[in-house]
Amino acid sequence: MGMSDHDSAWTQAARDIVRAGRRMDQRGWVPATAGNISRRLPDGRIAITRSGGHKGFLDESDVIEVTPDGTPALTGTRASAETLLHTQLYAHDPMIGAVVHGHSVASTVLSMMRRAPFLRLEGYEVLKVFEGQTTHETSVDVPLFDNDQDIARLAGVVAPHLGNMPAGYVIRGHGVYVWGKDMDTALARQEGLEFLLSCELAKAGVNEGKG
Ligand SMILES: CSC[C@@H](O)[C@@H](O)C(=O)COP(=O)(O)O
Ligand SMILES: [Zn+2]
Repeated sequence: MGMSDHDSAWTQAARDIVRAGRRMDQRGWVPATAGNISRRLPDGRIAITRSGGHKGFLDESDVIEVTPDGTPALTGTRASAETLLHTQLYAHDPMIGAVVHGHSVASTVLSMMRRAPFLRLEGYEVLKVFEGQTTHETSVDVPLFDNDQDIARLAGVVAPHLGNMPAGYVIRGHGVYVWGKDMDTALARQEGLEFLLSCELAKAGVNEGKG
């Protein structure tokens, strides 16, 4: 018997996740066991990294299935501790096919320096990587949510902003969440956001230097 559509869709999703983990590790965005990565399959199943592994050294067995409400499909498997932050995005928007989460230095430090609920990104050419942005003469507000070990409670804080976060969001002192219709889109948007956070951090350093 040849490989069924079911299996080949799963294999493709798992490969996307392994590849994304390597890329995020190369960029220094997933230190130790930080970060988590998921894909939604065309049939609605969700593939996500198991909890606690190093995301730069994943293989396909580190990718497990969860149902749309975030419950592992197989007992005995432990999905990412932050699974609910992925499933709430999939539930909100049927076009979302991939979600990535990393802990970069820029997102961690910058979010701890800013007390405002949003970080305004303005005047950057790279803003065009985000949906609906066609010119640099625009501004994008990235929500900064306080970190919370209670992920269900954090998901509740994120919920009112769903549909209004073109560049993703940042959890203070923790990291970023970014998504897209497929893995390449999610990774490109993550790269755009991380670049802009690094720019903002560099600007903050320059201002500090001025005394
Ligand atoms: C280095 S601890 C990081 C975790 O607490 C969490 O924030 C994280 O991103 C990874 O958790 P995981 O359960 O592996 O998906
Ligand atoms: Zn995290």
